[in-house]
Amino acid sequence: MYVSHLVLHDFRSYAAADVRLEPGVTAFIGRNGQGKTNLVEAIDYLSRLSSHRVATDAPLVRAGADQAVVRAAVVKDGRTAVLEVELNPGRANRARINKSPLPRTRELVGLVRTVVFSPEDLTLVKGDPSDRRRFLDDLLVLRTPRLAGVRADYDRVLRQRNSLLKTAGAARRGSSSQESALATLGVWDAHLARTGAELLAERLALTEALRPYVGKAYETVARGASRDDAEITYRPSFELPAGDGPAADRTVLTDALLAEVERRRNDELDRGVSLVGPHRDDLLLTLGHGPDESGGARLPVKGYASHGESWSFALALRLASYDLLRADGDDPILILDDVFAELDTERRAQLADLVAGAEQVLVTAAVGADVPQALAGTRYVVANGEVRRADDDR
Ligand SMILES: Nc1ncnc2c1ncn2[C@@H]1O[C@H](COP(=O)(O)OP(=O)(O)OP(=O)(O)O)[C@@H](O)[C@H]1O
Repeated sequence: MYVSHLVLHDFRSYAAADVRLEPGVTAFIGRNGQGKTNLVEAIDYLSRLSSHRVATDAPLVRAGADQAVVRAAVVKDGRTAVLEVELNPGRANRARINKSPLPRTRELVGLVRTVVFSPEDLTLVKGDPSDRRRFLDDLLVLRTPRLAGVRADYDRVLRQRNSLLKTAGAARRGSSSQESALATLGVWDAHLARTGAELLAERLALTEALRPYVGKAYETVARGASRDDAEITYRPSFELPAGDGPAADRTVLTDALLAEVERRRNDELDRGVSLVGPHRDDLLLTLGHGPDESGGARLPVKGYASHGESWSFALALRLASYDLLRADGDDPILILDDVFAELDTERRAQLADLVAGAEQVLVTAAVGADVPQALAGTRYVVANGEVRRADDDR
């Protein structure tokens, strides 16, 4: 798939932008702060209805404006659809396909698929478990858009349950207000177990599906590495029932989650938060260096890996996502946002070779010479809020 036309109104620094795009590689070159990332961020936003840079929509709307619009013509298998989203911070966003309003904005998710590489990716490796959970959940939703609903339901259940736990924990033991809060809590336990088990089962299956691609991708981006070096393992917040493979049975998981919630009841009341469920899980990233160097031991990447190894792992996670989506029969749009400046020449060339065959690759860079020769495609110069096609400016 590829975007053939991008139109922005009051998005980030752009009062208006209108850019025609082609399949293949397009690089946006310009000095810092000129609006290169803002362009690719708009396409990424259409794909997931969230940005890789900020958690809320408000910063995406141009300062002083109260609404932003992102519109893109997306070509897939020769057919074009025009997707549009209107961002209204503080009010409901709206989405349209070919000018027809969608009942729910969420229905737009997954119609255009992107995989974004950016300097922020290092947080996948060095950041908190929440960064890795978001990575898994974003990929889940891209592959199966219906799961956006499950994710939203789980977040809602968690918020309600946490507020009840606070109320019940603060009430006098045995008082009628505690009794009533505990009775309501039972209902939310069941919701948490059901939606939590669904999310958990999906994440377990995704981790299994992704694992071989991560090993292969790491071997390709890290000098001298082998396919078995990089591994990902899903780390749940409680012990899973024995024998649970990737296609874990939802009923068994629901029962196990419910039993664990009941077992931890007192802890939860003391702390006033939900301590069990997929919101407490992590994706463990480990590296082995072969039996010669470490006696076959595997070490977590966080806290142990070198800067170069951490970068390679982060790149491998993104490349693996791309390969998995491709194996699903889709060719997502690849966005390489400011990554080349972070990489040494050899790794730049490797990454460029790996992605050069994608149907559409969008690259941003401050310096044209940082973009490897293998990605010599169409170039745009971005300066003073204008995007203009250029001859090779290196
Ligand atoms: N909501 C907004 N309203 C107005 N301007 C904004 C808004 N959000 C970001 N900007 C401006 O957009 C510019 C950043 O654009 P962008 O991140 O696309 O830069 P870039 O060209 O990718 O730069 P770099 O090479 O440094 O990454 C900054 O000058 C910032 O002040």
